Amino acid sequence: MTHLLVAGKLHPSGEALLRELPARGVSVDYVEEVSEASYAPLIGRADALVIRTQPLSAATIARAGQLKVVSRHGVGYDAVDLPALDARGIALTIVGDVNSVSVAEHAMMQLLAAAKRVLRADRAVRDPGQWGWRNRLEQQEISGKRLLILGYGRTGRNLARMAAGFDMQVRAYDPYLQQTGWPQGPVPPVALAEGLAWADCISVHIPRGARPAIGAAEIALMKPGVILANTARGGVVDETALAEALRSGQVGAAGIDVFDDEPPAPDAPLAGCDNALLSPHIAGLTEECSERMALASIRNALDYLDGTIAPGLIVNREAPNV
Ligand SMILES: O=C(O)[C@H](O)COP(=O)(O)O
Repeated sequence: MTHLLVAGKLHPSGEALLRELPARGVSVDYVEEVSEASYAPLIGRADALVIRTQPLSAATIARAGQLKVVSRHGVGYDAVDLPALDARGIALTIVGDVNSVSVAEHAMMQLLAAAKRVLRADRAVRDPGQWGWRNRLEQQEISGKRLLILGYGRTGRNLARMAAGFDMQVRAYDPYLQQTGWPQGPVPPVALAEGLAWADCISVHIPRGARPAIGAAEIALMKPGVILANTARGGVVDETALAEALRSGQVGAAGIDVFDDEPPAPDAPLAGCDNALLSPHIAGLTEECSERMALASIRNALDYLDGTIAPGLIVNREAPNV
């Protein structure tokens, strides 16, 4: 019998699918808590692992005697020790294009909320004596404003489509596409430094790298008062530099859904910035997207074992058993 380990709570439709699996010859361990400690003791008997945002470290991989595939419930995999998986020939899959609309909607919301100073406006009603803030909010229209999209993949393109509905002027920076061929359409490519200096609003859609793509030097190139949105990954934007820029006004307002450490410590740099709208890595966790991610991640694990998975969903194609 094939054994599937699911690490992290899934949408009820995913849980219903798990209940059907034993009849199909697949036994299941299901751990709802999102932590490495909760699933690591069970990994020894798993052929396949479905995992949410918690780490998968080399130490845990070393305990996985018969693991053949790790299926990410999502598209980012910076918390997974990919070299350790590669060394063991274990495949890593991602869900593909099931979350780009939800994430782009969240980014659009962050841009609007920042421009409209929604956080401050809410407090102006709730806190006694603050009503007068309605004349001091410094809110802006986003119509006609310039939006720079960093990373022009599926999410970035969905955001461009949504921003066009607000008559925003949109440019994008994507070093990979700028080398391999820019997609046809109304959004022109722009060099990073030029785009940073041009934009009124910036939204980030690139994976986490070894160092922050947006640090103090990049923030210094931006227009004073710029709006910044990050739904991509913590570590893409340097949190300390961003917090400083939010305090000085170099960044006017921000929407941040992802953090260096999740959950961030109570004294993390952005916690004290009341011009930043913070959310707990929820851009992809709409009802619709949660359902799609749960079903896709289970399906990918089983399709990989059956040899029927689409190659585009496998991250480490050079793994020997892929
Ligand atoms: O909670 C989750 O599992 C995440 O939302 C997955 O999405 P991501 O890895 O694409 O951010």
